Amino acid sequence: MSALKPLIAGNWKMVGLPADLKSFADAMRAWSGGSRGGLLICPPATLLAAAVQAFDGLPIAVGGQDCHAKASGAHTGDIAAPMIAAAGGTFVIVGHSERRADHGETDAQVKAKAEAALAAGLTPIICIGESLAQRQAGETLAVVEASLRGSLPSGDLARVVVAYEPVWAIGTGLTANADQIAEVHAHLRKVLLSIDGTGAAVKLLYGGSVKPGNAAEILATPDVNGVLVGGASLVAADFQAIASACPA
Ligand SMILES: O=C(CO)COP(=O)(O)O
Repeated sequence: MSALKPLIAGNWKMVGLPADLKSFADAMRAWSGGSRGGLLICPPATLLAAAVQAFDGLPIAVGGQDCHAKASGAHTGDIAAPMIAAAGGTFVIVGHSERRADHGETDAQVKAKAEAALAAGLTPIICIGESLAQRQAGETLAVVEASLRGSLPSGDLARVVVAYEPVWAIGTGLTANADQIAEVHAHLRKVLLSIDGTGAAVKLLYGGSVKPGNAAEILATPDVNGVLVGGASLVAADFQAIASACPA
């Protein structure tokens, strides 16, 4: 673990109704434990403002799961970064592999979204990761490096978070092992430092089947500055267990 304060982020994806938010928030309020990391929940957009209210007084930030590259306009169904900020969000995930796969998002579009997020005062969490075929072909480092370079906003990186999420480990129960994570994160850190001195400030999260049972090992892996949790972040007890696993 580096000196960067870890971030424990939950991505609820397209899951969650108001009653789910309420029981999650109640459980977080009743939690007697704590975390050495910062906590973040990215609920569906319909719950964004409600989550800000529900977590009032708790050390839990709220973020969006995507934003448009433009600040406003005729884009039915999309959400702009200033809207997330106005709802009380402070982060936004961009370039998640599910959006890259389902909506054909390119690195250039992800970069534009990250820049829109920064312009709105949000911290973008830029997701990158290789497919199983790319890993098996030995292309992992080249793929994630190219995606990182193509997706990073230009300028100061101090307010950027990057999430390495191997596509084959998302929602599958398969987790990259500590050596695989350490190899990719070390490479990403080297690339970030080569781009700009502010690259040292970029938090590198790991995502992909993070659970209470593997969180401590993942969070203790060199160059891992936090986790981006999908399924397990929907269960307050699991999210708490993962948050508690943050090393000193
Ligand atoms: O995609 C993810 C987080 O953004 C990971 O999802 P799972 O933790 O459900 O594998």
